[in-house]
Amino acid sequence: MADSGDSQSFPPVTPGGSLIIAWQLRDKRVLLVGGGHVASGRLSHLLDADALVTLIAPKSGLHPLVLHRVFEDAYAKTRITYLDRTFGGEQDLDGADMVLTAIDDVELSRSICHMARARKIPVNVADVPPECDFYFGSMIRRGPLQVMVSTGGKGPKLANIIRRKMEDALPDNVGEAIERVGELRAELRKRAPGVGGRLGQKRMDWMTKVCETWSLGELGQLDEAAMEFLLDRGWDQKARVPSFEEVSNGLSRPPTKSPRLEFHPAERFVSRYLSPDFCVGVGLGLLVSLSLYMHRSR
Ligand SMILES: C[C@@]1(CC(=O)O)c2cc3[nH]c(cc4nc(cc5[nH]c(cc(n2)[C@H]1CCC(=O)O)[C@@](C)(CC(=O)O)[C@@H]5CCC(=O)O)C(CC(=O)O)=C4CCC(=O)O)c(CCC(=O)O)c3CC(=O)O
Ligand SMILES: NC(=O)C1=CN([C@@H]2O[C@H](COP(=O)(O)OP(=O)(O)OC[C@H]3O[C@@H](n4cnc5c(N)ncnc54)[C@H](O)[C@@H]3O)[C@@H](O)[C@H]2O)C=CC1
Repeated sequence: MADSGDSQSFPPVTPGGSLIIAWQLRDKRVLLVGGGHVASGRLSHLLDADALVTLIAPKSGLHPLVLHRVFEDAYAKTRITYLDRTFGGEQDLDGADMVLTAIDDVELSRSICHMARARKIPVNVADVPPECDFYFGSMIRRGPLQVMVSTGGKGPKLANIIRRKMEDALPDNVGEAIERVGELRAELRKRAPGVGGRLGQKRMDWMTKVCETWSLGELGQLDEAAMEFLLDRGWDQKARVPSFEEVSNGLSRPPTKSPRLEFHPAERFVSRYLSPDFCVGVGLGLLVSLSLYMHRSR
């Protein structure tokens, strides 16, 4: 049994997982072979990560979204080099930092995988897990927030279902809140520059307290004036954290960067129980009960 931790005080190691990391692909060259349904998802993820994509697939087999990105989308066009042909051999891997295949030809996929591994280029083959150095997962994207659900290859459809449940549970403005906190951290760094040491610890303690004191909804509303107030009255004085109310009173108005979208318990109830899925479910349930009732009472 793999239990390398000290059972007295430390949790055991849990082997068999993947290393989930946020791979920085900006301006890296990624070769994508195939242009169908699976490739369209891969392409979206790559463009979201600012990669430079070389796409090899015959035009006749391109998914509508891929067609759009390659020929119409003004931004995507600048990031994609499209080659209207089938895979041409090992030289297609020249200059690639990552290789993805999403073709309906397992033998060719396998051989592309071996070429990539011989060159130590990380590779993903959509339909052959043993030929993958990394797996894709089901993704949530809300501005700077990215969440990936992975089941370690055991249940891709379950990853999709779990991801959708998690999406429903996230407050609408979570991306805004993260954006604003990023701005506040940058402002704080301007006022208190330097790396590490006691100042670094103080900065981290203060930011931690801001994040714990303000709700996500409140953080999402942080506008420039509110940030200035927080830093003037909080950081610059006693490194204390003024509350949302204190900042609102100080500005004689609540911060107004974005509408307040975070769910309150009552709104959460409404959004959950009046959601289309729930209504369809309840509607169908009622219909079935009604028809059973009518059947039995005949
Ligand atoms: C190992 C992995 C390698 C990789 O692709 O990176 C892999 C492998 C395989 N998938 C297969 C089938 C399906 N895959 C999906 C969907 C997704 N598959 C994704 C990832 C992964 N799929 C990686 C592991 C992910 C994890 O750890 O959970 C997602 C999450 C991300 C993405 O692809 O972008 C995306 C959902 C995205 C979203 O909705 O957000 C569906 C459902 C659908 O299409 O609607 C089905 C049909 C139903 C089913 O089989 O469950 C088969 C064929 C099996 C066979 O022949 O029977 C294999 C090969 C095999 O398992 O041998
Ligand atoms: N996430 C996952 O891991 C999933 C994997 N799959 C598997 O992924 C593979 C691709 O699935 P789809 O995108 O749905 O297939 P698809 O049939 O929609 O697309 C295949 C694409 O590959 C291109 N292609 C075929 N041979 C090629 C070659 N020699 N060179 C360049 N391009 C070539 C076709 O023109 C087409 O664009 C299938 O084998 C499927 O079983 C399917 C569902 C989910």
